[in-house]
Amino acid sequence: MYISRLALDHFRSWDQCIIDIDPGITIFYGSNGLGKTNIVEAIEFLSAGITHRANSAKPLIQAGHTTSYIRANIVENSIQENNLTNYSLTLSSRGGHRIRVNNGKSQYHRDIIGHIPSVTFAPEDQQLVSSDPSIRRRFLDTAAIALIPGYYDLLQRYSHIAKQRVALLKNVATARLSNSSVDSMNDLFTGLEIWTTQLAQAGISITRARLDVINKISEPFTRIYKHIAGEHNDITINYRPSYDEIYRDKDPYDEVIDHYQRLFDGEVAQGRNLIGPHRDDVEFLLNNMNAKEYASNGEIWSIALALKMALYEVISQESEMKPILILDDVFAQLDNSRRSQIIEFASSIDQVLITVAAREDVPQELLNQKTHDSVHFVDVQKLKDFETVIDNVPSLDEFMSSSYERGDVHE
Ligand SMILES: Nc1ncnc2c1ncn2[C@@H]1O[C@H](COP(=O)(O)OP(=O)(O)OP(=O)(O)O)[C@@H](O)[C@H]1O
Repeated sequence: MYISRLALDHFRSWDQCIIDIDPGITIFYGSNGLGKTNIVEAIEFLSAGITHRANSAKPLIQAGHTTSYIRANIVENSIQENNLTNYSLTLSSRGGHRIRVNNGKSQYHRDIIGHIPSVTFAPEDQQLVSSDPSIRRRFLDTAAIALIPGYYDLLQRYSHIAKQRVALLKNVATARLSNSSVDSMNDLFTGLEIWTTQLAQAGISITRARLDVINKISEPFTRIYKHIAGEHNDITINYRPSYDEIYRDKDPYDEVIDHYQRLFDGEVAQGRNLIGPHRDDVEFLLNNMNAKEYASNGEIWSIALALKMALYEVISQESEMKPILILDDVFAQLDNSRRSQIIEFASSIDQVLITVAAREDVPQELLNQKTHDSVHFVDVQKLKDFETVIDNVPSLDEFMSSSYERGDVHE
């Protein structure tokens, strides 16, 4: 699968960006802050509804605008002819992003999430092992969005319920301080009971989906890690859910509700949901030691690479499509051996999109490899220069059919 054309309007730093992309390897190069990551991030968002830098569309919409557009032509099978699909996504600062596929009826973005799989390697991956659990939860969510139908929607629902419940917990705290009447306290408790029920139900579904993801990834992850770091290295990935009731044999719902009841006073005092998938974590045991505390910098990178490669493998198997691989500014951070591993990995993929600050940063090994017919370079400064001469946003028909000549940005 590959993306053959991408058009952005008011996306991050881009007023407008239109670019044709070939299958194989495409390298976007240009100085810092030019908007290279923004281009690949648009593809990531179209694919998953979240990116490695943003959990929502808000920061993606160009400052000063309320709407942003991502349009893409996707070739699902490069062997079949006429299998171009056009996706036209409208991001709104108010949420509820809408998408049209082949100019069809408007649907929610969440309805097509998973149709255009992608996997991203980014400098932030270095933090996967050692940093805050939120980074590991983001990995779990990205993986679950790609692998579990309906997960994106579930996540949005959980986040909405969690916010409503927090608001009620705060209301209870205020009511207690002001000695509110028994009736109004009872009303608050009834409301809270409803939100707690919903939070537990959505939370258990998320926990189960994440457990499923870990089970799918575990074997390829261990195997790929050994390939990268050597057979003598034993690694396991363990899910550490906030609802550990999930590991008992019976339905965890009643026990989760009991758990909320035990925590109730603490939740009111702190104005927070103290348990739920927003508190989950993932642990890596490297030769039986917690990698977070013991792994070296190189080992941390190997874990991150193995994790993403394992995810790539599982998505490819389950979707029967090869996801687009995005390598965002990673070469400078990797040592020679890990750089070679990633280049070897990229060699079998339909489309690889790479960002680098300078052409010289591209490893010679990548340019020499013979698996892809050619390596294409895109000068992002030239794309930026053309931005100022585009005065008409193309219609969808034009976008689908014509060939936009934006000058010599490809080499
Ligand atoms: N919503 C937004 N509206 C306008 N500009 C934005 C928005 N979000 C990010 N930017 C701008 O985009 C630029 C960063 O773009 P990007 O991260 O793509 O750069 P890059 O070319 O990948 O740079 P580097 O090589 O440093 O990683 C910054 O100048 C930032 O201010």
